[in-house]
Amino acid sequence: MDALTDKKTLDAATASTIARPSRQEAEEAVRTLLRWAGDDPRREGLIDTPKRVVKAYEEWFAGYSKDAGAELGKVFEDVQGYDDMVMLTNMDVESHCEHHMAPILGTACVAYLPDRAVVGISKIAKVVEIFSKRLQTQETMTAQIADAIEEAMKPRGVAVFVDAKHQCMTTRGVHHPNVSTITTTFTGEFKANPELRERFMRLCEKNYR
Ligand SMILES: Nc1nc2c(ncn2[C@@H]2O[C@H](COP(=O)(O)OP(=O)(O)OP(=O)(O)O)[C@@H](O)[C@H]2O)c(=O)[nH]1
Ligand SMILES: [Zn+2]
Repeated sequence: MDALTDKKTLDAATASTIARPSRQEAEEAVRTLLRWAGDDPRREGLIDTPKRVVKAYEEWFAGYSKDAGAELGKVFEDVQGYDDMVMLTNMDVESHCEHHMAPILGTACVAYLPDRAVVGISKIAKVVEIFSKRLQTQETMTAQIADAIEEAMKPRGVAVFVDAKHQCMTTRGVHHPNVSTITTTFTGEFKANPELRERFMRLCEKNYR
């Protein structure tokens, strides 16, 4: 079982067997962490913090309740035979690492080579968002984005590039404030054709940030 399949199996198992705590329980957990940080959750400035944190979690982890395949379900075939690369550069990635729950902030570029049909371009950005708004490793997120497009659209190839900073590395631990992590996944023609891959990388590097 490869890492991606393993992760998917775990996600499915998690969803069906682990009961979600109540909002009140989640807020209580935040109060515990506030005490662990050394503060007093009863003081005025922190009274509403558990509520705010739980609300923020709903935003940061909204990807668990969304289905990337469903977003990619609607395709357009009337594209006058257009068959070259469709590429979105400079998409923001806002995720959290699964090891420390610290922010991962960066940029993603995604391209695919359509096989007859194309998808609404906003749907590609939504797929990036769905997988980034979860607890992630950068490698898993990159592979999941490619896999979702591959499975839903059966294109001739998919390319995904992510360049991100992990705050677990920049603000704690090894404290390397400038280090970026780059991950890529290539499938189909992108994997087989180095020229195509280089074209993708060139356009990606030229356009991002
Ligand atoms: N491969 C990979 N590693 C990650 C990612 N995000 C964070 N990590 C790393 O996960 C590792 C967790 O290491 P551990 O030794 O279990 O935890 P730790 O003691 O907090 O490690 P340090 O971060 O080195 O202080 C660290 O090396 C992190 O840099 C990611 O997206 N991909
Ligand atoms: Zn981390």
